[in-house]
Amino acid sequence: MTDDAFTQPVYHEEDVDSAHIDEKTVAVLGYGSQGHAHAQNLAESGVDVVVGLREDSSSRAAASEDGLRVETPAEAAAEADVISMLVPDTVQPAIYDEIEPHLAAGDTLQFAHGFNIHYGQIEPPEDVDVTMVAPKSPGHLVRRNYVAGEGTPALLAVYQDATGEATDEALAYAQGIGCARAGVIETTFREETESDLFGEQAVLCGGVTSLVKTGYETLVDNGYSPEMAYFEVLNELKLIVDLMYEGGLEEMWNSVSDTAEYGGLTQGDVIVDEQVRENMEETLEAVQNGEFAREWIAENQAGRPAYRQQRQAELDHDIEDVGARLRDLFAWADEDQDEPTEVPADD
Ligand SMILES: NC(=O)C1=CN([C@@H]2O[C@H](COP(=O)(O)OP(=O)(O)OC[C@H]3O[C@@H](n4cnc5c(N)ncnc54)[C@H](OP(=O)(O)O)[C@@H]3O)[C@@H](O)[C@H]2O)C=CC1
Ligand SMILES: CC[C@](O)(C(C)=O)C(=O)O
Ligand SMILES: [Mg+2]
Ligand SMILES: [Mg+2]
Repeated sequence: MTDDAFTQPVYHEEDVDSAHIDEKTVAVLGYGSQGHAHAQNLAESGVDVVVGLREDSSSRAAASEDGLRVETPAEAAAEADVISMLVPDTVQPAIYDEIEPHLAAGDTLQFAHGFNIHYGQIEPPEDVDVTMVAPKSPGHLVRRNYVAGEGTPALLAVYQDATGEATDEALAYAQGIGCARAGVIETTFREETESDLFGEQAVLCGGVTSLVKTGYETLVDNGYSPEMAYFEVLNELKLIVDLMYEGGLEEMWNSVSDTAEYGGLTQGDVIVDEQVRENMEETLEAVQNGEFAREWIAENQAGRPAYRQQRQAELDHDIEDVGARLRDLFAWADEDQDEPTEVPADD
């Protein structure tokens, strides 16, 4: 379990006793990106699964077609020992209100992200376990890896251990969705929540899209063709990230030309300079002090006006148009595509 190479405990299949979940019923609330993967993987691992969805849910048909039992969230929670909260973060407090009367002593409230616990939007009773198994991947890959016999790395955290068995049960859950095949790293709700929010804002989703758009605009504004700019700053990004994913920075630098390596090494810190580092510090601070959480909760209460406007601006960007046309034209666009996941629109 412990490995001197790591600062935190890392668990693998041999550390898991699946008896901690085998005889239990798991209610998976939500059947979107994570929900469909957890529900199907757990069911195929032999766990009794019931999916909890509202009566008029657009996800009901998919869950039933996948052979799963579907109830309302309250009904599913009433019969479950483990309730896995896999509806969007902003929806979870309302769904929690529906299921709270059905939480029995010794039940488990299980999350894939710590937002609502960490920022105090959900306050479970003291006699239930509160755990997290957070795959470090979009849900459709959690499913695809499981089907392929492979695993997806995940984080595990225990916020409340009423039964004394919370870690063992969370590990068995991680095994059930296939994550223990890859490795499960122990963390805390605070660390997962803050690092996840920072990562998606500063680098993975926010940082990278702005880097791509700014690179594209710089080329096009200086007279280069949109097609050239698209290939250079977006399409090829996948190939570069794949190399880093497989073998770290070293494999990427080994694979590109010496010219690219020298130019990249000398210009990288010019582009992502000290100002960017300061911006990142500010982004992290807003996550840590709850400012981002308060802003996002208020944005939802207001009906998401800024979210809608920003999302539309993103869809209207020229790179989307040229990208769609090029992907239609070239065969490579269909290769190695992830199985599409039916995820309801956010609005
Ligand atoms: N997306 C990802 O890959 C990752 C997500 N997570 C975490 O996992 C959790 C789930 O996220 P994710 O899988 O993205 O969620 P999704 O947005 O994919 O969830 C959609 C599901 O939630 C249901 N739902 C949406 N709105 C409502 C509502 N108002 N009332 C009832 N049900 C509703 C939908 O059903 P309906 O058809 O009824 O709308 C659908 O089944 C979050 O905590 C997230 O942070 C963690 C790691 C990665
Ligand atoms: C990177 C985005 C993510 O944190 C994820 C897929 O892990 C999310 O919240 O969807
Ligand atoms: Mg994440
Ligand atoms: Mg996230």
